[in-house]
Amino acid sequence: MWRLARSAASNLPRTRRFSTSIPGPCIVHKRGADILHDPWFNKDTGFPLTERDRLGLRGLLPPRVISFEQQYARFMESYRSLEKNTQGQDDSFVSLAKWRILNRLHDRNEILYYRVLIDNIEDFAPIIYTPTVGLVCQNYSGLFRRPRGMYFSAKDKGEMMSMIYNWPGHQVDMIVLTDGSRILGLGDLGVQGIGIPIGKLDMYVAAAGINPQRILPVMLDVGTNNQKLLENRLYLGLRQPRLEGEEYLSIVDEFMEAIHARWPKAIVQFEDFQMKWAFETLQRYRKRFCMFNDDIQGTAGVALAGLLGTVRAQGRPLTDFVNQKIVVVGAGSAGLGVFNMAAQAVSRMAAAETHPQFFLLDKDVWFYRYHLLSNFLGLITTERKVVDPAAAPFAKAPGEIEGLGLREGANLVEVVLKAMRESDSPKPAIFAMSNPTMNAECTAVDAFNHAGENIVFASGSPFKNIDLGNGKVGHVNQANNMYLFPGIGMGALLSGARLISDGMLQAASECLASYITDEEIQSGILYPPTRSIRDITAEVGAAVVQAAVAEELAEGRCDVGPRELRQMSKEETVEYVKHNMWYPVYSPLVHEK
Ligand SMILES: NC(=O)c1ccc[n+]([C@@H]2O[C@H](COP(=O)([O-])OP(=O)(O)OC[C@H]3O[C@@H](n4cnc5c(N)ncnc54)[C@H](O)[C@@H]3O)[C@@H](O)[C@H]2O)c1
Ligand SMILES: O=C(O)C[C@H](O)C(=O)O
Ligand SMILES: [Mg+2]
Repeated sequence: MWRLARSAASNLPRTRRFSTSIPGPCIVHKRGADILHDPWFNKDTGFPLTERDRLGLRGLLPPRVISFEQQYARFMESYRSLEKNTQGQDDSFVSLAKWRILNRLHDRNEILYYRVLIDNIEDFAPIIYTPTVGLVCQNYSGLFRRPRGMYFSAKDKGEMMSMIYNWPGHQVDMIVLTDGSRILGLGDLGVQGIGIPIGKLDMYVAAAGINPQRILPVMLDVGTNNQKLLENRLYLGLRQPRLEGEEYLSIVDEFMEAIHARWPKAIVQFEDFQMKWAFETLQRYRKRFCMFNDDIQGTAGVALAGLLGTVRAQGRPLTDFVNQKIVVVGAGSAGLGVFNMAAQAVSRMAAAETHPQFFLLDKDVWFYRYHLLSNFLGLITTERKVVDPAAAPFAKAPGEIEGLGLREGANLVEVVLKAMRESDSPKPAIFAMSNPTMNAECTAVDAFNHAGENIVFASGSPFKNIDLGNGKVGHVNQANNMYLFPGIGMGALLSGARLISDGMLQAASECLASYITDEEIQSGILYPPTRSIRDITAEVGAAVVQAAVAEELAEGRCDVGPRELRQMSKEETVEYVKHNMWYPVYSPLVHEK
């Protein structure tokens, strides 16, 4: 069996990371300057002389051939000198300058771009992904130089089935889709939200080794309710209010059908949709297509892994999770996703009558689907007149909270203090998960200063570790869904799953939770460092494959069918995932008409 799986893997594009053998050839249907202008094939000054002859490139480049390693070093030198020369300048200015230099490389030479990204993921993830990607989206219309990905707008209704064939790539494995309505914590950014699918897919390439020729970032432009953008003469999206109701859904339906018609096995990740559509589309499509909502499901898995890590950090058995009091601030996609997954974990661990001790707060509550009816502050109880159905299961009955001295609308400080009154927790946890940095609920320094040295702390955007004095370090974890979505997508892809089930998502979360050693947990570490993101993604991907197999959802991929997948041990599955990770190396180009 294993031989079968290995040979199947070797039929796929070259993926081995540390392979020392010569990379296989890559067929190119272009010649001359067209190759230099195609970032996928372009090697800049790296084309060997024989290749220059074969491809009609002689004379189109300076004569000296520069090796890949030299090109790499040259790029890193420019990047480091940019860092040096901008020291002390405004953070946003510096971050955008760094994003620009990386983006220019992305537009010119993809192999070199992805190699520097993979090798320097700790430095570059905050630039191409959160938090800088938020700034990029805010300024996108001004920053726009070249298109990337596809744009489907409300004006394309009825055309999508043919438009999808305008995409030049023959095969697409991974699609990240947004409608730009809730970009990080920055609100409705309309068409400018395209930066998010681009950043997420860069993380797919870096972490999961998805082949960048097979990714597709998509913006569904149904208008924007952001008045500033509508009035901005540079704004590149539709200048109209957002479509609502059935009109909106018909656009998303048409897009999903078009995708499915051309690439039936592509995985679709919904990203940064406002809550009403995040839940509605998830329910609508999750049984029909292989899709998931990252903000609801990916986030929940990462948060649950962190919460389970916290229980371990407290020196308690995992089953003590059912006794933990959890307060979520913000009854949105992320917060409700976390509670739903945490509630599932409680019901797996505890007796049927155990009631999770969850407290949900929000500053305002939407009437299901359309209108904001009124402003509420604080704790949500069953006394509240208007509660979104997705939040309703977590509304506290007055009887449950009387003993704690709480009431409808109690504010965060009251809830936290009262919930902690009877607690003997040696290590309370604070997860400030909102993005980007300026939207974080609190900074790491504030958390350690106000809540004490013993806390476990995590944030959605990266913060530096805190010097607590006396040689002690307050560890800052990055609780970001980047630790799961690449593995969920990769696992779904390699298993050829028909859909993405709760069981597959649970397996992903448990895998992440168990990745950290007891020693790390004791020093406040809940998540692996970003630099090991490929390793953790291979583990998560394998866990997802195995869960899909166990639930008989796996249909296999290429010549590795469900039978072969079923026969693989856990280690073999991890190895199989690793074998399928694309790794950037220059391949010899062979011209074919
Ligand atoms: N770290 C991660 O991996 C991760 C994942 C998903 C979302 N997020 C971040 O979490 C935040 C929320 O995402 P979401 O998808 O739930 O958004 P959402 O718009 O669906 O929900 C946000 C909710 O928070 C409420 N809210 C806002 N400010 C509040 C306040 N001061 N007090 C109480 N409630 C408040 C809003 O009324 C809304 O109901 C965003 O900043 C997003 O970027 C982080
Ligand atoms: O994009 C991120 O960094 C995480 C998350 O998906 C978010 O919406 O904030
Ligand atoms: Mg998101």
